[in-house]
Amino acid sequence: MTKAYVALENGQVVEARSRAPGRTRGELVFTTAYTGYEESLTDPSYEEQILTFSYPLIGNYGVREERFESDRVHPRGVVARELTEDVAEWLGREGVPAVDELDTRDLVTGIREQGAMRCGIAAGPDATPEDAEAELAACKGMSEHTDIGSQVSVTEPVTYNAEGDGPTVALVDCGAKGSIASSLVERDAVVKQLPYDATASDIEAIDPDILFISNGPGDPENFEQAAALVDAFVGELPLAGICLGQQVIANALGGETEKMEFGHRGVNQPVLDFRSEQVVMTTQNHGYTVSDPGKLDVTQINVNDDTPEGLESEELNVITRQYHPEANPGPHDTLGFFDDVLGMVDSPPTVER
Ligand SMILES: NC(=O)CC[C@H](N)C(=O)O
Repeated sequence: MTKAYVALENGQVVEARSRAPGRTRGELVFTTAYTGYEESLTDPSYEEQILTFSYPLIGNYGVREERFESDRVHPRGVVARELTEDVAEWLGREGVPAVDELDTRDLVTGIREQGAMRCGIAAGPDATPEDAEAELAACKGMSEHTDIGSQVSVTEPVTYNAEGDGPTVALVDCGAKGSIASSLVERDAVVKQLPYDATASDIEAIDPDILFISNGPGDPENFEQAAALVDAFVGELPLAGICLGQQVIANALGGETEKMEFGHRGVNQPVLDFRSEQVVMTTQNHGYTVSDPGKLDVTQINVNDDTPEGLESEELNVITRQYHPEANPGPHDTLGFFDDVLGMVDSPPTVER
């Protein structure tokens, strides 16, 4: 067995088996999702993180590109109780270090008690605990990745469904999952995906009907360019956002965000909608949350910890979600969000409780 070592910010160094060799570092987080590993591993919001799967066996239905959410693996490293050969080979080809045969229950309990922590990994024939510790020592906190948008965004505008009959959506790509554009295209929208640092004149040049801020990695406060777009267009264009998009929009409209203890990552996070009084199951992947919604109304909350899951404003024509309505992975309960977003072109959302 080829050894691997995982060094944690709390001083622990855990021995494991190397399944894809290399040295790596990042913020150690966990997901409770039991399916959807291809979608999660290609979700750009995991950039600069090390993803631990709490479900014990990962990879039992292979690896298929049609399920990818982007063109590469984004976590810097992968940890599981057991990875199948398929997944281990894929991560090896992608150059993403992966380890298994360690007690992931213990790791996850540690993260739940002590919070998401910085971590260093060394895997492969020559790996030593000191190598893992050296990686840990060089690991930055998430908020210190101040230009993380440049690592995950398109660099040139891309148009999907140019001939569509629906509204034109300017999708600001802060690290967008592919399913966001495809969910809009399925509803016949024209989607113009723009770099994370697009300017107000870039938006004016495409004359969109809706401004949409995508999901993305890291601290929302580091996405100043997207916040400036919200500031420039609020009241002029309907605004929509998913995950980091919700956080950026709230920050720009007088609100605040803060880092959570260990975040929400999984495919069964319960969300209560105040209007329907119903609870839906949602897919989530975030480590920050909106602590003050500013000018927006909270229309949905997480049943586990009451954090805001949906923000809206009838007056400003804004609708955002903290979870991932596009699913992939996870339940399809909330796909109607995309109908609501496109409907904003004709009338603002109704937010009274
Ligand atoms: N999926 C996302 O967009 C994540 C948003 C942000 N990076 C967070 O961790 O909270």
